[in-house]
Amino acid sequence: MKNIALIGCGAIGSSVLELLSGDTRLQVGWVLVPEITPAVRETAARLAPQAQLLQALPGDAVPDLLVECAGHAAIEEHVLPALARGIPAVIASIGALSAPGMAERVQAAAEAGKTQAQLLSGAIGGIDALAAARVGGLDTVLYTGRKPPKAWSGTPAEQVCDLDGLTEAFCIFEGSAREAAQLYPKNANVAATLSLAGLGLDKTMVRLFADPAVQENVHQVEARGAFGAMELTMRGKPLAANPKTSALTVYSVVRAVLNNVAPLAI
Ligand SMILES: NC(=O)C1=CN([C@@H]2O[C@H](COP(=O)(O)OP(=O)(O)OC[C@H]3O[C@@H](n4cnc5c(N)ncnc54)[C@H](O)[C@@H]3O)[C@@H](O)[C@H]2O)C=CC1
Ligand SMILES: O=C([O-])CC(=O)C(=O)O
Repeated sequence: MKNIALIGCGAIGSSVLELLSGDTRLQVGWVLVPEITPAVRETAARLAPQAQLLQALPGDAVPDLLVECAGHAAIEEHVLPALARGIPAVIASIGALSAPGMAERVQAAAEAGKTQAQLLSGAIGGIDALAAARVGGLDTVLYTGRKPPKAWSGTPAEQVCDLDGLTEAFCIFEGSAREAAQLYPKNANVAATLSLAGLGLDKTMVRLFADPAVQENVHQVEARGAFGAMELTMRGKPLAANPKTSALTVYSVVRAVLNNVAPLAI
């Protein structure tokens, strides 16, 4: 039985616990959160009663897999030390790798621990195709992210428009994936994921829209290169517990965990 450490128990983490509970091939042995709130206690008691609720992984704990679904800060705080200790990790907060030197630090920690960090596809599809296309050479990758105005609350979008008063789509950001991921850490992980799979953080162009006409989180990718061309549109249903996050992100985390315990992985 594989023993999992889950970092973060918010909209994604609690849904992941729900979907994994009852699977006899694994157990969640640790749930790591900055504050052990009554809500976290209740969720863990219901869905992972065996789990220890802690702020950090104890030095003598050796999970088979660390699952990050917490936010950018968790990479520095939990993922780097675990990788360096040889614990493999799957990462949802991929935008964290847009900080100067962070992608290299994740790689170095995994090398030091002789293990691997896996970047999840999260809310976007087509990462397999883009990463394969990169081998032949990519010319352009453009990502357009479109979410309802409320998904942009508490972000720098509030400084460039009146989110509540929008009557049509408003472009809140245009620039590189690196800038997008830094400015919108809870909304532009997809931009970072696409760029790490494809043309890199500085050459992948990003446009972000607050759009009162959409109910879903809409992700569009246009890529061209030696392989030909790719056009992709995802219309992700947002999670009720967090409108910034698409439900597919949860399923992507669960897929990665199950691939770790399945005799046939896909
Ligand atoms: N790759 C992708 O497509 C996507 C990635 N994400 C990433 O997943 C993260 C979590 O998303 P949600 O669950 O919707 O957010 P949420 O705000 O509902 O939950 C975050 C959870 O992580 C905990 N947390 C925060 N900082 C932490 C830290 N330093 N160490 C440990 N735990 C910490 C919080 O206490 C909370 O339990 C986002 O911040 C984003 O970085 C989110 C959506 C899509
Ligand atoms: O869940 C989504 O639709 C995408 C998202 O928040 C991100 O890219 O950070």
